[in-house]
Amino acid sequence: MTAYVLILDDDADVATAAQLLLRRRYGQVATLCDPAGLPALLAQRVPDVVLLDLNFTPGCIDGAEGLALLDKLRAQTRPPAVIAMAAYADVPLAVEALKRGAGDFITKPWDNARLVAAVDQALARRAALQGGASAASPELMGESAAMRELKALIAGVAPTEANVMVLGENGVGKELVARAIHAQSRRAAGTLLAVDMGALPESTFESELFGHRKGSFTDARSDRAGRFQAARGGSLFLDEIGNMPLAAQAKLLTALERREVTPLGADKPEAIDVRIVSATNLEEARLFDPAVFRPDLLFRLNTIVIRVPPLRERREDIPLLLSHYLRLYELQYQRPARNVSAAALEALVRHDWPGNVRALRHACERAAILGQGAEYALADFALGSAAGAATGAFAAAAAAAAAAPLGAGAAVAGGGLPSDMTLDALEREAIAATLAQFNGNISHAAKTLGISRAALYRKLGKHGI
Ligand SMILES: Nc1ncnc2c1ncn2[C@@H]1O[C@H](COP(=O)(O)OP(=O)(O)OP(=O)(O)O)[C@@H](O)[C@H]1O
Repeated sequence: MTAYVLILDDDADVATAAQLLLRRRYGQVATLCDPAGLPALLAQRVPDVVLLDLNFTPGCIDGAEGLALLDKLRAQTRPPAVIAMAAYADVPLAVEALKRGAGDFITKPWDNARLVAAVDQALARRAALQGGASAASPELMGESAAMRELKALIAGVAPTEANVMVLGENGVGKELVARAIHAQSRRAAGTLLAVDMGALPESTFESELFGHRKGSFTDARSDRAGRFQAARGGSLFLDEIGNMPLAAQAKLLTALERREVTPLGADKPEAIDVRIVSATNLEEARLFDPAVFRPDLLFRLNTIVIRVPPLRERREDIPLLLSHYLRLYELQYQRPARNVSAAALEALVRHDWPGNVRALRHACERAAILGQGAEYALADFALGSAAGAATGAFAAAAAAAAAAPLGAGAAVAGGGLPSDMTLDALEREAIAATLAQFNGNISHAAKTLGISRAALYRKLGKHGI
């Protein structure tokens, strides 16, 4: 789901922690530590959701400053959903914030699952109030016959309680399909919690999914709800299900068969009330191989199978996606709005997009930053080899640095790399190039980079890739 989230908190560490957590999920997450910058930010674009610290001045706990900011946000023509945050669990202040129009209230330090659930719910409520998807999140764009068929299938399946398995290549939009199913289901008022099953370490699998009781293992300092409990009344999106080890598959199967889970250290099971939508990019021949995936678990998960076609099988959608994502990044990077030249458009439509919509989105980001002409040219999109993608991304980083307000211009060193490129930027480029090399395949990219899948996902979140 793409959405524009703003974190308004005077503590830069807190703001960054929330940004890292939320960026991978929602795409555009800004932070603002000084409320004086709020009017300028709102003048540019009003966020979909604002996480608002109620106590700005250190030592101040009456929340007056935060409540005044809340009023300001609520006065916008299309006000954002506001989730109030306070470092002290202060019930009267929470009540006051809710009375003044905040949609929810969170105490710091927050529980990650609870924070994500609160943002999801705020977005769902806002979309419902606006009579559809939020402006920043057009959800599953495309008018090709294949996309119309897909949307009709989603509309038919969503209101049922059937478990759905979404199949498709990397970056085709499987998560968007899962979100559309949830949004159109009877559970829409509840949470959709996404869990990357491939990135869950085996050692914490049960604790993450089923929860734990305080003291059940060394680091269990308090009771913690698992994802199954956190998504109660809503849907659980089990992503990358094809990458689960067989032992974990057995545990998941038991939970689904019994419709209950037992938190680690608990003596009684808890009933589960979630609808399961799962996804994998595994080819069907591999998915049906019992050595890879348990047939009994497959049977539980794939009551309905939805196949999302790759972009090369619905080329008619490419112009629409290009124009949507170019506009989005022109806005984000404050670049002029431009059209794609006729020759470039023809080549982009002919391109096979092995990384599907995600790759197209990245290419648009690069073009929006790099494009210097009156129209976008094919070269701006830096399609082609991994090396080409890396060169393009380096150039994009250099151009972004040059365009940044404080950028003194990124000088390019003799070796072709910008001389002022930080280690952080180099890491981002290495990851982007490796992902491009493997068409977005996380497992292969992680292996080549010599890190775990979980670590790669953390780095993707950190770099906003
Ligand atoms: N039909 C679409 N309309 C608009 N954006 C889309 C569409 N399909 C995918 N995207 C965008 O492409 C990116 C990848 O989509 P998504 O994460 O849903 O793909 P995925 O199939 O789940 O990928 P992976 O298998 O790699 O996890 C996201 O930024 C998403 O917003």
